[in-house]
Amino acid sequence: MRIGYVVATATPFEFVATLDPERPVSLYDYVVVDHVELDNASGELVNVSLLGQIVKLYRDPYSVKRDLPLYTVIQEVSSNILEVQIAKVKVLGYVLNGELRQPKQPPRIGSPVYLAENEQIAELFKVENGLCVGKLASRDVAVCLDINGIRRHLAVIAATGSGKTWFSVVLIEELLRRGAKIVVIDPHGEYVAIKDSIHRLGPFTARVVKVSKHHVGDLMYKIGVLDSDPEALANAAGVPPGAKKIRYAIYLAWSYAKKVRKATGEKVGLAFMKRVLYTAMRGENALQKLFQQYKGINDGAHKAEGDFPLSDLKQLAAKDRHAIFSALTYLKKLSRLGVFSSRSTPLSKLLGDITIINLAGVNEEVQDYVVSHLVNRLFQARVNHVRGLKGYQLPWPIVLFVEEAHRFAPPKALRKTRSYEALSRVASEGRKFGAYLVIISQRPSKVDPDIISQCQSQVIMRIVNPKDQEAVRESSELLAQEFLENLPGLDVGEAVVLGPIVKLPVVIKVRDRVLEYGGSDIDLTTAWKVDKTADVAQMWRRIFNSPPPPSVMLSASRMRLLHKKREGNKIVIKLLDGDREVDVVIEGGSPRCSVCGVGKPCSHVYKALEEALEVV
Ligand SMILES: Nc1ncnc2c1ncn2[C@@H]1O[C@H](COP(=O)(O)OP(=O)(O)OP(=O)(O)O)[C@@H](O)[C@H]1O
Repeated sequence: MRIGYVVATATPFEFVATLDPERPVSLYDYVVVDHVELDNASGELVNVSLLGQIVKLYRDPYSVKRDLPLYTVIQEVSSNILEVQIAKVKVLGYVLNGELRQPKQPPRIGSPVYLAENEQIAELFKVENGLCVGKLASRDVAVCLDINGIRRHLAVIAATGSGKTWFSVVLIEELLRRGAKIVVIDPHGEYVAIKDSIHRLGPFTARVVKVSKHHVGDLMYKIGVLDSDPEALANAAGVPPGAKKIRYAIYLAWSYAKKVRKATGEKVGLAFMKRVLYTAMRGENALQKLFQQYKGINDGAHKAEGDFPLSDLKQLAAKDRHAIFSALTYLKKLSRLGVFSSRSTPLSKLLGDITIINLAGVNEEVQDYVVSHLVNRLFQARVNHVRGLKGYQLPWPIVLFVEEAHRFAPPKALRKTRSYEALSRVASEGRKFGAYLVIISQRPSKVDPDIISQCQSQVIMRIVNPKDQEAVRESSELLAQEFLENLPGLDVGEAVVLGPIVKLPVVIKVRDRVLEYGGSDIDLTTAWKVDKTADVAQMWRRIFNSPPPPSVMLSASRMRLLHKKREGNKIVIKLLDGDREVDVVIEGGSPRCSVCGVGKPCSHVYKALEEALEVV
């Protein structure tokens, strides 16, 4: 369909078109222009369709340039006013023999401009085995990303609430379907709900690893205290940087524990370090007794490196029991966290198809510590595999999603973190060893520019903060000014995608997701609905003689009612559990579930009881 004409061209890469003012078109929509190019292979002129994208769109009153007419004048002539609709079009290229080529000639002035057919656009974005994350924002044409583009890392950037996590979950779904192995660094436990919904996607294993005893997880992440350095331990415990004596006491206890482990092979950890400090508190004699127990080590140490740490500990105990007492308090705090142990959790135990590291419940220092420890181990395991080195080998490439990346990789000048070092190593060398980053942040200006610019592909959603826009502009050479200007105008769930994961920069609408995540917007009508839990629990008890298990209630909360009705003394309820329809019939106080059977205490029955309350 013809919508306008080319009226000005400056280069082969863009032109200005005047469009039919009666016909509304959308920003980012695709157009074609008939064009003639020289085919270098055959040396002949060929007729091609030049594809372009509308990147700027505005309307003007005809021939009234800067001196805009007064309101009253416009009011009089408004129905007769001549209006022009102008579009700036970025030329994307033309497809010849299945290849996208760039024109060497600008299109001719006066050439008709047509709206591109969906098939022409689909041809442009065709990717074999792509990651189908959405559609074009302007058309019903699927957009799939090139899986190999992930090898150059990816940044997902957007203002809060614009759909970053939603997009990341969709990307996780697509990657899992292609067999990828994924680790998610999750500071708020938002991705934990993926585990309960993973069955909707297929037979994948999801593991949730927690760092706080009080939070959700299948197992705890443990760090061997003696595998890390004492300064870092003190930081994780929250010892102030200037508290030199306390840090020294921790250092002495750590050094002694390390010697004992080396010499005896005993599993010593935080408990042993605490024992050393307790003993020091009790005085020199007590310390002497402890040292006697490990006499061999002391002798060896004496010969090799003076009587450290024996005499140093003794001296500290004599002069500054207060520092030892404080060090002990900090170590107790560390043991309460439960993260530190005599041995680090083996990677083989941690990893599933997707592993979610739930960092909720611990302070930023501990989060930083855990992330750097884990990322370094994952990276080393890939290096071991690729180089055939000793140590644990990770046989498959991994994709590491880092939510709230500004916490872990802030600009060096702003704040120093341990995880920065680990992440920047993956950013610069991960490509060679099959460790790829997906950096997610709402504050790109607060993420180290070196790390962001290593992410050659970017998914940029709505951004309003000018500083963040500037950071995005600096980190992306590919982001055209027009896209940058339009970022605040993107709707929730829309994104500009650029870099090696797409053939051309494109604006997409992210598709619906299958997996659940926490932290999405709360539906207030549901949240503030009258709570029926107590009534349902009572009915459940009456039927099954026990209270409803929390896991059943949780699964039920994710189901949707399709339909419910009363038929005589029966209540018939149809539910949607993921993509499966389930019928539950409640008759004479006894439930029958089409999936789980008769009288089974399943989550479908729980949901049906909830719904039945309103039918009764
Ligand atoms: N593609 C989409 N389709 C439909 N709704 C969406 C889409 N993306 C986001 N939303 C809506 O926007 C809300 C916020 O999205 P999301 O949780 O991904 O935000 P976010 O950018 O991760 O925010 P935060 O930085 O606060 O974590 C979602 O709860 C959902 O209602």
